[in-house]
Amino acid sequence: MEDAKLAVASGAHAIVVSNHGGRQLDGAPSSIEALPAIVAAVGDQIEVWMDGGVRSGQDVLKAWALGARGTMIGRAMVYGLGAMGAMGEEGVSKALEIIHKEFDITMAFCGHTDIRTVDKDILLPGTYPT
Ligand SMILES: Cc1cc2nc3c(=O)[nH]c(=O)nc-3n(C[C@H](O)[C@H](O)[C@H](O)COP(=O)(O)O)c2cc1C
Repeated sequence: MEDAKLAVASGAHAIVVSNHGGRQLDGAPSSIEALPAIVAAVGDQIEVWMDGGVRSGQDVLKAWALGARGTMIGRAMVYGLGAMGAMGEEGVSKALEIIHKEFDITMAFCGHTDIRTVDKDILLPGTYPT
């Protein structure tokens, strides 16, 4: 948490919470586990973004609910790139389209039409650190 506070003090515009795709330390917490404490440490002072394990629109909304104001995607794009006989650019666009659609549907299932009204109340208590 000290690093997050240092980033604020140094004038950073945003922080990205990332475990670099989970490929460095097996025992490190996932980004989504680490996110809430970092959001709490920086408050409203700067935006917090997240990557690592985002595979669907539901994942994007969960991250938002826990305070991430942006999510980034690594492998899901690569899966699109190589899908269905190596679709290339079209596959990447399709992957993004699917995630966007899932996000939209998840918003509706959670009873929200405006992202600004979404918070951790959409999550089952006890399923994520808060
Ligand atoms: C093909 C590929 C290469 C990557 N190379 C690096 C790298 O050199 N250094 C690094 O810190 N993270 C690297 N990453 C991790 C990404 O920056 C990002 O944190 C991660 O992919 C997000 O998690 P996700 O793949 O589960 O979406 C790489 C990811 C992919 C898919």
